[in-house]
Amino acid sequence: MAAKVDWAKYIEEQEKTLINDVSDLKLNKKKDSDNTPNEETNTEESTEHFSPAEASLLQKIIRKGLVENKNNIEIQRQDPNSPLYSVKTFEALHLKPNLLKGIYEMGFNAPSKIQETALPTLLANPPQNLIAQSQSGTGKTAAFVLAMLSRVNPELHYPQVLCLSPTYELAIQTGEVAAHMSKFCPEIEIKFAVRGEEMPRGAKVNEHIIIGTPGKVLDWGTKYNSFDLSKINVFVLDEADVMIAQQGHQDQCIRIHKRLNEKCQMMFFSATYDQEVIEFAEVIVPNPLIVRLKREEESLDNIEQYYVKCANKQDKYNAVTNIYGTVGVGQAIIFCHTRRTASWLAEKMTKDGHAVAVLTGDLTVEQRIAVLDRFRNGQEKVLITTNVLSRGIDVEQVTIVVNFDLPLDVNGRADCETYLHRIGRTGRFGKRGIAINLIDSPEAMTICQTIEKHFNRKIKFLNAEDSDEIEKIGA
Ligand SMILES: Nc1ncnc2c1ncn2[C@@H]1O[C@H](COP(=O)(O)OP(=O)(O)OP(=O)(O)O)[C@@H](O)[C@H]1O
Repeated sequence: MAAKVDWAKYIEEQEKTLINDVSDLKLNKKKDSDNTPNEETNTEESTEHFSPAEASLLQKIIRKGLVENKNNIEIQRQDPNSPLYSVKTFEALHLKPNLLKGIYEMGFNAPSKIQETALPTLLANPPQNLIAQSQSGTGKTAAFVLAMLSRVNPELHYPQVLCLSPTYELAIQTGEVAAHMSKFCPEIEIKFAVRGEEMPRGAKVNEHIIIGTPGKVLDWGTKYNSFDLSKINVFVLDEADVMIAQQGHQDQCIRIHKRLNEKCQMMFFSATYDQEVIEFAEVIVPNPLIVRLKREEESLDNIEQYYVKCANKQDKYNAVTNIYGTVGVGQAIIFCHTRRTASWLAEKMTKDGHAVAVLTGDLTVEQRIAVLDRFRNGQEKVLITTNVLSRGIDVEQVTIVVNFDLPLDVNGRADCETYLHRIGRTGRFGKRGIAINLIDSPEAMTICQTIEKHFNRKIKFLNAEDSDEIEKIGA
C-alpha cells in the first residue's frame, strides 16, 4: 500500500513553487513530452523455451476465439453486471436534437453504463464535477465529448471547453469523435492544441473547444495568451490518472488547472486510478461526484489473457510471427518496452517479408498520424509500438494485443495500470479480444503473476496438451 500523502499540503507547496511569471515558465521542451514517461526504459534479454505445440495452440485460439458475434454484445447490454448495460435511452438524456442525430448517425443505439451514469450529472445545472472510472472501451470518450458539445454556446467566439489528452494521437482521435458527433452542429468549432499546430504570437483562438496535450495548451494559455484559461467553463482530463500522477504530466496540468475559474466544471475520466491519484484528484476537483470500479471489475471478461513461455528474444520473435500468421480475422498491436526493441522487431519482421507498421515517440507527428491512419484502414495488420499507444487508442478491429515485453514502472516493478490500458486496445465495446504475454525470464514470470494477483484475473498458460483449455477458449 502506498504511503499516505497529504495532498492539500502537497498542492499548497506546489503552488508556492510554481512560477507565476509566464516568461519564466520552464515548459517541458523534451521531444517526447506527449508520451507517457516510461516509454524509453531498457530491457534485458534472458532465456527459456517456446514449443511448436504452444505455437499451434496459439493459432487455434486465435482462429476460434475471435469469431465476432453481434448478438453477444446485445446480450451483454442486458446483463446488469456488464459495463455496456443501461436502462436509459439517449432520448432520456435530453440532448440537443442535432447531437442526438449525430449519435445515431455514429451507430450508437443506447448509452453504455458509464454514459448513462455520467451524462445526467455532466449535463445538469448547476454544473457538477465528476471523477469517473470505467473499463477501457466502454464509451468514456463519447460520454465526455457529448457533455463538451452540449455545454458550448456557439454565439460566443472564444474557447469555452478544454480537453487534455496525454498524447498527440489521443487528442486527434478525441477531436475526430467530437467532429463526428457534432456533424449536425456545424456552428460548433474545434481547435487542436498539439505538436505541429502553431499560433502566431498575439493571435487568438476563436474556436469553442480546444482539444490538446498539456504542453501545447500551457503554451497557448499562458506564454502566447492565445486564449483565456479563466473563461473555460468545462475542463476535461482524459486518462486523468496519468495526467495527474507525479510520473505523468502533473506539473503542466496543475499549472493549467490553477488558472481556471472556480466555477469551471471539471470532468476526470480514466479506466484506472490508484489510491494516491484518486486522493489527489479529490483535492483538486471541488465537491466531485465519484464513480469508481471495484478492483475486480477493472479488467474485462471479454478479453482472454494468456502467457507463453519463451526461451529468449528470438523465441519471442517466433511467437510473434506465429500470431502474425493467423490474424486474418483482425489486427494486432504488439507492445515493446523500448523504441529499440520495437525497431528491432519491426526490422526483423519486415526482412522476413511481413508488412508491419511501427509507431514510437521519435517519429514526427506527420509520420505518427500516417502510421495510425494506415493501421486504422487495415493497410497493415500488425502495429508494433511502445507505451505511447497504450492508452485510449480505439481501433475496433484489433483482436489481439501482444505484450512482447510486460509493462514496468520506473522502478522496474509491474505496471498494472499500463497493462490494463494496453490490453484494453482490444475487446472494444464488448467485442472479444485476446491478450498474450511473452515471458522469457523468471523475472518476467513474477511480473506476470503480480499483474494476475492485482486484478485477480487468471492469465492462462498456453499448453498444447491441455484440451480443456482449448475447449474453453473456443466456447
Ligand atoms: N453507446 C454506444 N453504442 C455503441 N458504440 C459505442 C457507444 N459508446 C461508445 N461506443 C464505441 O465504443 C468504442 C470504445 O469507446 P471509447 O473509445 O469511448 O472507450 P473508452 O472508454 O474511452 O476507452 P479507453 O479507456 O480505452 O479510452 C468506440 O469505437 C465507440 O465508438
